[in-house]
Amino acid sequence: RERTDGPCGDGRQLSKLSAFGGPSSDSHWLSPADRDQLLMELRTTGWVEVETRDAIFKELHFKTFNQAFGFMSRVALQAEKMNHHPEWFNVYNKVQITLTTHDCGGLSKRDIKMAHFIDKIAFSM
Ligand SMILES: C[C@H](O)[C@H](O)[C@H]1CNC2=NC(N)=NC(=O)C2=N1
Repeated sequence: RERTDGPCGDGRQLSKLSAFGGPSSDSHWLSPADRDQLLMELRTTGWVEVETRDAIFKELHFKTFNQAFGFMSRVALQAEKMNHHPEWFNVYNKVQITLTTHDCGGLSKRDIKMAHFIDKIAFSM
């Protein structure tokens, strides 16, 4: 997967930024080490890596449709706040979520942040 310029980061950009004490926090780019660590942690809460693309997936089950839709409403507000939107499918009390960063052509820090938020909300319901 080719890294693109801009917030998703690339080798050149990071080496430039590292002159100023490491990649900027704005960059969405996930270093391989961070990526492995964070994915390992997300697996413990039910996230899995998608085989066919650089994305993570989780299926959540709620007691009722109301609860599922209430969860989706809260995540939707966060998606707008972050300008980072899930790919999701809902049928009754089930919500299937896929996270990836289209602008980066794969996983970025935003996907990790959104996955953490999703887990926090789901566990609080
Ligand atoms: C134009 C708009 O800012 C972009 O399309 C944003 C919107 N939400 C997004 N969501 C996700 N998952 N990936 C993106 O690259 C993305 N980009």
